Amino acid sequence: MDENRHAIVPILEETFYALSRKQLSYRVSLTPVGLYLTKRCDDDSEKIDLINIKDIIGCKSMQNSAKSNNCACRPTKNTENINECQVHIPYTEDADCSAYLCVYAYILKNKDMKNEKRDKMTVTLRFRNFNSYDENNKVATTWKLAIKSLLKARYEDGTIVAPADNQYLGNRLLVIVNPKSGVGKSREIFQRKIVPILNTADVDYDLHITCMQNDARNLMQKSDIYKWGRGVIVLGGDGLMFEVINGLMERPDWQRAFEYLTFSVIPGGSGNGMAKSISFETNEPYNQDPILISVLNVVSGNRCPMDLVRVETLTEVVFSFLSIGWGFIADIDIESERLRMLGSPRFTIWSIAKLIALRSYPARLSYCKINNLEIETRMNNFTISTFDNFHEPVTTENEPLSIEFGMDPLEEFDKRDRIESFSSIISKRTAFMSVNEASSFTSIPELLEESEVWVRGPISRLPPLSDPVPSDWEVIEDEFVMIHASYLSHISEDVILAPKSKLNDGVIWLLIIKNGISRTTLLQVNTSFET
Ligand SMILES: Nc1ncnc2c1ncn2[C@@H]1O[C@H](COP(=O)(O)OP(=O)(O)OP(=O)(O)O)[C@@H](O)[C@H]1O
Repeated sequence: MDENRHAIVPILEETFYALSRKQLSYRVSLTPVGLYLTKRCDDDSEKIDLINIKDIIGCKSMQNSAKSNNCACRPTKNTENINECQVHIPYTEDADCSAYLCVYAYILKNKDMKNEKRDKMTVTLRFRNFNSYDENNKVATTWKLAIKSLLKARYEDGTIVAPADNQYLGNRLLVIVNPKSGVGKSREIFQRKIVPILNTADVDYDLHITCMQNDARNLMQKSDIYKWGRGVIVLGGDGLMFEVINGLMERPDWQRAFEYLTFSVIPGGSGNGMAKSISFETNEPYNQDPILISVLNVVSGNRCPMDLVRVETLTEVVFSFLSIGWGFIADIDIESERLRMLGSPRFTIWSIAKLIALRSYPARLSYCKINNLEIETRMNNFTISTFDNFHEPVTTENEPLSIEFGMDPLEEFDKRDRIESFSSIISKRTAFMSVNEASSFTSIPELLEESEVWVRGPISRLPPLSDPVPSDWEVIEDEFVMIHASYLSHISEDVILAPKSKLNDGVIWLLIIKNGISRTTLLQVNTSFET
């Protein structure tokens, strides 16, 4: 039981009856913390469940328009089971004037266990105090609007810096999909797993399917990005996010763009280091369902700042968010491209090949060492950010996770056909145009001329590459098997190089392996990267 429950003044409160178990009543209270379900037990005691507002992704109101033989008490897909019900009230065309409100949440199950995961939970509230649907619907709508404004407050909490010229369009999202990332299933993943969640969460989106290398980069460089107040998500790998970040850095208004936009990644690539690192830091059960966890991060509106690293070579400047590698791991990453169709196993296979033909490279490495991580860095992050999301609900023992008051309208009479054809995806206001290899996005006005491409972004505070490094830096001149600098914990889903790394700590973690390491030791190091 939640001791704080009675201290919170409910926004709305109503008593519902669980038709599946007669005489069982629930007091349902909507509070800023979430939905409290207070069950009155036979012995007059109470059991309280909390569905945290941070676990709720959306709600929909509906009407029963079914002409079915199912019982009003509990619909079944299999009509043969109808006789199991003792109070058989068949629906007729005008029998049910109730209004229904379905509240959708993803609840953390099996907390702190190996099989920790998020499960969908639907609470269906049936409003039928009045004899007319319109009257019942008014009450249901009041609940719906109240829940939605609580959800909206999560991402409109003042941390988005809206441009002064009124271009802010709040809830709109840009989704960039790389159909070639990973094993080439991104389009299918978008259709099957992401669209339903975006729809449930009422997130409007524009969709852009990349048609070639640098397509996302050009899009970010030239588009009117200020219409995507809800942010930019990439469905693909870290390479696609790299294009997004660097395309934005090429804009004259890069600073404002970075203040305005939020970014997110849904793993569709082979490595997926950024997606994994975010979930690792927020303790989300990524491995059970990486795509679900990442989409929930998007719709929940959680945000936190993330470090970018400016990388300068003799010929170019790029901005990096994951890592920069040289030698062993970089070779595996680049050379295993030819095995792309295998997905992430390509890295394992190629690492064996690289171990057999082990190489080393001469280099001079200079770096500025941090002596005290806590004192000299920003070890802040999610403890003070808006990302304290997704708590386990205070579920009472053995309670079913799906609580139903009346029937579940979504299952029975919201039988929209699953959209099989990719060309028929329609978001709230945007129609998706085509699926050929050409980009499907047509409505973005171009801001810059084709020829205007140069790197902007923040300037370096270090001496030029040709100058000596500051005197307090360490310098090593040697033969190296690899040097890898990471700024996120994971460089891929199963390679963790910097467990203590935080998204926003301003720290670069250096992993150095010098020549002379035996193949056996390197093999051990390689296998330990997973843990
Ligand atoms: N339609 C396309 N056809 C060919 N290449 C593309 C296309 N769209 C994007 N690309 C390029 O593919 C590269 C790799 O894409 P992405 O990062 O999405 O997948 P990945 O390499 O499998 O994943 P990871 O980077 O996590 O290993 C990107 O750098 C991008 O330049």
